[in-house]
Amino acid sequence: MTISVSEYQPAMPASAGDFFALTKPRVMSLVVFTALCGMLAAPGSVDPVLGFTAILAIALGAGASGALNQWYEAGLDAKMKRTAQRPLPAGRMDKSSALHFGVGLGSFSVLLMGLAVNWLSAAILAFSIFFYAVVYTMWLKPRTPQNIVIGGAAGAFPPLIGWAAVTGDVTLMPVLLFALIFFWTPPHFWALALFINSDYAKAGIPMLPVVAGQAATRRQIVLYSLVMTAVAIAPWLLDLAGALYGVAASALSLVFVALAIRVGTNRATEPAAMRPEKRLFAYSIFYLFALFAILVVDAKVVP
Ligand code: HEM
Ligand SMILES: CC(C)=CCC/C(C)=C/CC/C(C)=C/COP(=O)(O)OP(=O)(O)O
Repeated sequence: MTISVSEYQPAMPASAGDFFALTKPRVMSLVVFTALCGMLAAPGSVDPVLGFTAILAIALGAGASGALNQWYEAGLDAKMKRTAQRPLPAGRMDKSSALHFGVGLGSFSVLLMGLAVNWLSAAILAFSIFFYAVVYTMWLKPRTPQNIVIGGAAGAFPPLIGWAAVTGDVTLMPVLLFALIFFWTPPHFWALALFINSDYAKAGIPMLPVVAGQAATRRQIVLYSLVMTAVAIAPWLLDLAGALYGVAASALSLVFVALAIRVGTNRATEPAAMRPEKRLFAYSIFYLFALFAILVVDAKVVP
């Protein structure tokens, strides 16, 4: 007899480490970093207590959305090698604990943001959690290969939330930071999806390489990288950021496009021969860390 994830009751209560793993800490570290940079790049000085509270609320909210994602996808995660060892599919936690943790933490994060910071940033935080947990995870991901293009918007909100937390409004610059992550997400994810294609195919998830094929995915990666580059240098061209940012954004994006073109021209079908794809995925993470760090240096350190 097989027992489904929803019926399974672990013998031992889940550990603190399992709850931490439920928040997808490695991915969310970059999410929180972009929020922090969005906040620090905003005009004016940041009150340390307010700034810390806002970042804490974003980190808790992002973690909650990761927990809700894993609660909903427990059965799916059990089918993929990359995710099978997560607390729910591995049987170290029951589904209801994950759901309570996600809903509790998410509600707390939004209330904290609203009561201690402002309700505009609280509303955008609540919308981001909803967008990742419901719109992306429950609705788009199992239905369309455009899932990460539209759903990726959830991960693009954090710098905008950071900006709104300290200024109380949203101007063109945070919208450009949103757009930068929005166009960055497809190359980030599809590079990875190319070399773990079989996992998604096995789980029945319609990711682009599974549905449209590898050649179409490679073309899309190049296309989105070019649009991302235009958005990355836009703050400089529009005089919203200085020359240090402009030069760094151009150089970092040039390398991104070069790596994307190598992916675009690669004809490998076996994961072992997909070195350009692995390099682009790794570089995409470095790119976003570096670009956002330089944005802050340019805004706050350069005279
Ligand atoms: C819909 C949008 C996105 C999808 C589908 C996606 C998908 C993935 C997947 C499948 C991984 C593999 C590793 C893992 O499971 O931990 C990964 C890694 C990663 N992603 Fe994304 N991602 C998205 C958006 C983002 C965003 C917005 C950020 C940050 C701003 C981000 C940052 C990272 C980082 C830092 C890693 C490396 C984690 C590690 O070292 O384990 N991702 N992403
Ligand atoms: C402030 C706030 C709420 C931020 C949310 C940030 C956000 C949307 C991050 C998404 C990144 C992520 C873990 C994607 C994984 O996709 P997946 O869930 O398809 O990957 P999986 O197969 O590893 O579960």
